[in-house]
Amino acid sequence: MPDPIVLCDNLVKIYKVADLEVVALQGLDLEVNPGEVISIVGASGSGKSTLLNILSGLDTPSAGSCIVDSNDLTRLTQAQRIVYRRQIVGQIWQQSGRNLLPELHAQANVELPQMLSGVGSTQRSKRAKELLELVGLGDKLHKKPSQLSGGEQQRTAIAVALANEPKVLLADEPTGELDSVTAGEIFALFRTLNQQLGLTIITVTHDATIAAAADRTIAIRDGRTSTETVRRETMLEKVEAHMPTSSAVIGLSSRTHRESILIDRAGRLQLPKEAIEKLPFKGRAEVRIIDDHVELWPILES
Ligand SMILES: Nc1ncnc2c1ncn2[C@@H]1O[C@H](COP(=O)(O)OP(=O)(O)OP(=O)(O)O)[C@@H](O)[C@H]1O
Repeated sequence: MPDPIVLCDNLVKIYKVADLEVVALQGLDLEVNPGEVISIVGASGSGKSTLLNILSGLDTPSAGSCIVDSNDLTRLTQAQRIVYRRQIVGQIWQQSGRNLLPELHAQANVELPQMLSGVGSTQRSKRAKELLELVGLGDKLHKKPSQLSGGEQQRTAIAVALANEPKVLLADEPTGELDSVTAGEIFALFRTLNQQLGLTIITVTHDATIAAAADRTIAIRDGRTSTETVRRETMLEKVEAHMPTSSAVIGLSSRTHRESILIDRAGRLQLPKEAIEKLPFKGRAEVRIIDDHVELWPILES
């Protein structure tokens, strides 16, 4: 297995609002390998955006560790954080207004992050044109965001996010404002970029179709990783090789679609809601360790 490009261990994020503390992440573990396409799902308020904001370097963890491409996000200085945000990660948001400057045309939008990184004008113009070609907008270089459709704006946003050749693309609901056909096209573009550039992609989504198109879907519940669904043969083989120590199989619907729950480094696990609803007991359970697996049993009254 390659070294993970993202490794979060027992990640905690607490927001302080006046006298209140909001625990947005409470001991989240996450491991992403280079070149994976990951979707993150979960109910509103479960901590998805908080996780993405930490991975993007916008926010800092309150406790735990989070390492992205050898950058320890708990220890970056302000100057290192700026370089990290410019060069290691690219980010796109649901609202195109947050991705693009309205007064600049598409090419200028893609040139801007390169300019901030000190890339010379000839090189940045060449790269901007290449990127816009790659995302299918080679004929819209001089259109301003208001002259582009929603899907074209998100394509431009992807080109902007890739301007400084990041290792990881982070997308928060990138298709949330698009119709389902356009959303599918954007995800197909993610897949092309993943294959052509070897880009690692982590996207938060509420769209089940988009989530299911990723190699792996990670569900977050109450600020912790709860279940993951792995698709694709090659990914499954890697996960299976890793499985005895990292996860327990709870369901197998087909060879290329396996759902597992995650056991964190402290040994905690979250059972999926459906499993809890089906359990004939609540609160306490007996744990039986049997050769290569663990069983949960009701505690019988003697
Ligand atoms: N800047 C902040 N200040 C205070 N609380 C915050 C802040 N950002 C997030 N939270 C709280 O942290 C928790 C997790 O929020 P987060 O936005 O990460 O959830 P989410 O899963 O992305 O939700 P949604 O799907 O609705 O976007 C919520 O209770 C939210 O209110």
